[in-house]
Amino acid sequence: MADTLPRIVILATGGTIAGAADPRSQSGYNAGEVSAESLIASVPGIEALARLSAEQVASIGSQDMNDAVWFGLARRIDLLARSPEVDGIVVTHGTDTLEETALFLDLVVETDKPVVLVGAMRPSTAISADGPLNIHEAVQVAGSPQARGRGVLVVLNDTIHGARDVTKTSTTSVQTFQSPNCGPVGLVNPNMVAFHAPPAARTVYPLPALPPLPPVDIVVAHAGMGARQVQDAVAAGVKGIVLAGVGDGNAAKPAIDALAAAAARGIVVVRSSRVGSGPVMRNIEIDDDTPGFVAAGSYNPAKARVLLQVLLANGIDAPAEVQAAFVPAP
Ligand SMILES: NC(=O)C[C@H](N)C(=O)O
Repeated sequence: MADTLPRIVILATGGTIAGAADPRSQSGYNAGEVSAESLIASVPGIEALARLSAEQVASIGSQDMNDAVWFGLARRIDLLARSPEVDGIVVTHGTDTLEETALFLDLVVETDKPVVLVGAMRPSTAISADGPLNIHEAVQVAGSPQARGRGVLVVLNDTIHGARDVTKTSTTSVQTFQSPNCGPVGLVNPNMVAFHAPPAARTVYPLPALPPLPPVDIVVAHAGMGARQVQDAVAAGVKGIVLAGVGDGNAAKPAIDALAAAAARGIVVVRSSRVGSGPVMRNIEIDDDTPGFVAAGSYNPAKARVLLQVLLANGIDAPAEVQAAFVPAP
């Protein structure tokens, strides 16, 4: 029996899923304190699902996730995925930036083998910790032949999401991960894995030789916005600016004028939205053609930043080319 089980490697990075608190208290905890081995040991019955091995890649809250850890993870996953001894990979991760790591890995790791990111909203010592079930379900998905060829997936709370669409929507709820523009790609519970969406088309870019990725700032629009945030980003030497715009990727005239001036200097400007769902398309409320802006499509600001960084790192900086990567021609 054990010989027929999928061989899954768990790469642990920290986060609340590995958080621990004083057992007498249910509030306040330290992220990333529990080792990968202890995480696995906390999941009853997991040995019946897969042959598991674990590696501790980092022990950080995902608010501290950074390019160095991303590059290390991408290289390790690439190597593991090439091994005939490995059928799937699970990455345990904090939830705060999980969607960014998922997209980064989806953009740079070329493999048909399942790569599944998983987190938890409650630390391992909480009443009704959600980590053990989420790990169980992530291992089920990583070991499922149906999960092959789907890029990087995210599993939490019985749902399977695609890396490009998933986002954290609640600060505290266990059902925080949603794909607001298309819904989850599948469902999982301890007895089944089921996908209802076809695999998404994806483009994989070469992983640059070394971190860091090119600097890209996110500028958040609001009522009464001026030009200062954009001017500060330009003065800091960014190569790209993502506007987390109001509504359909909009902003007050002084900010739009400053973004046009930035674009004229060769800084790539991508318009996304702070709204949380719905696409931002070209030339609706804003004239994108004249200043050479890029519309983010359905990439939220945090994800638009990651995609733009990966494009810039690969020398893709002409607005038309960047636009085609954000919203591929139908
Ligand atoms: N639920 C969590 O994992 C939150 C934590 N701050 C993290 O992202 O690491």
